[in-house]
Amino acid sequence: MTLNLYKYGLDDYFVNESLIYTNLFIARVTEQHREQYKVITEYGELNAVVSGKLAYHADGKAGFPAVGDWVMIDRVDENSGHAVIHHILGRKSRFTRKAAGTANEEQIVAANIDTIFICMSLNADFNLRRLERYLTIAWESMATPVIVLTKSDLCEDVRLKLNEVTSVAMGVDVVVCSAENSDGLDVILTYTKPGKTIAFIGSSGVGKSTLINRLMGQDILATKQIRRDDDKGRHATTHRQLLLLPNGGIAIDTPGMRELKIFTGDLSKTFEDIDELALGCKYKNCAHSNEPGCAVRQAIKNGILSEKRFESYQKLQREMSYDGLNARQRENEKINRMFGSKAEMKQAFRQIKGNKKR
Ligand SMILES: Nc1nc2c(ncn2[C@@H]2O[C@H](COP(=O)(O)OP(=O)(O)OP(=O)(O)O)[C@@H](O)[C@H]2O)c(=O)[nH]1
Ligand SMILES: [Zn+2]
Repeated sequence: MTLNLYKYGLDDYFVNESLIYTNLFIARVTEQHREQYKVITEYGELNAVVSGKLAYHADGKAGFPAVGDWVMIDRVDENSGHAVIHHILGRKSRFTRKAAGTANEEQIVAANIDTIFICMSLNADFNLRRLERYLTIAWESMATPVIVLTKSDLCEDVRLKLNEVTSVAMGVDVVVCSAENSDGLDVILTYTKPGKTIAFIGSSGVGKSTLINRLMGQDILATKQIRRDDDKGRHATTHRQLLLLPNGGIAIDTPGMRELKIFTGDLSKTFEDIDELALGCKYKNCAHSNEPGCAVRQAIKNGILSEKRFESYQKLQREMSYDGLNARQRENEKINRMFGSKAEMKQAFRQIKGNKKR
């Protein structure tokens, strides 16, 4: 009996592209351990490695397969050794980060996701600024973000926390849940649909694997016991995994991230409120520092916009415009920030010289 890959998220978009590659088979990446992959094919799960050619031509880490990717492999027969991955099909969505320890290299956390569950615990992991960072990346991914607040059983003021979250989560659904007492699990299930992929992302120890185990109805993913007062925790998930949920739908677990640096992001959706306020500024190019008639500053003064949120916006903006550029561009960027433009810089230098002469 062959497997129905449509249950694993296959659709006409990928099938069409796969037709270019005759003599190869379509498969989806379900696991990754460094250079070793597991893929699901019509005939079951297989171990796989990437071809030398794919590795050679890969443009950085993002050129390698990630969990959730649809790929073309050379064999589906388990008995003839590792399958070889020759191509990655075009990604419909991707949650990415800046690879740790690199100047600016994209790393794919999960690919071809429909819904991204941004998981944050209601106790030790709770941090609105980090949430804004996750949202900024999620909005750029082409998947729909949903905020999942975990461990409600360990929180005494859920309503207060929920209010804080909704105040920074413009247009994003928020689900409160607990794997301990099953609160909110039914709501999470409403996002799962046959052939649709959900991915769980968030810091280590917030309960991603535990939640997926609950959705699976069995303990498939390893979770670690950690001290109740310290859910920063140790890493329990060591690799990514893609699982078929019993009632349809596909779930991807990702390893907890200690630090999430942005490779690309969309601030306009995450900070829609600030962009809207800025429309009221007197100057179109207002930097909201101390310009007269600044509507953003006024909103902060009036308590409509929190100063912390505005700082977070500026920080992410700087991170994106700096880290996303090479050194040469970065230099120009610095000049632009100081002088507005090169022409202004030259004028400024001329003025300094002139002043010295006097
Ligand atoms: N009280 C309580 N504990 C929970 C809940 N969900 C998870 N935990 C505990 O939190 C710890 C970490 O859970 P995991 O599911 O391993 O967390 P994770 O997000 O998958 O962690 P990484 O794999 O490291 O990214 C475990 O000890 C769980 O038992 C919950 O709803 N309530
Ligand atoms: Zn302004």
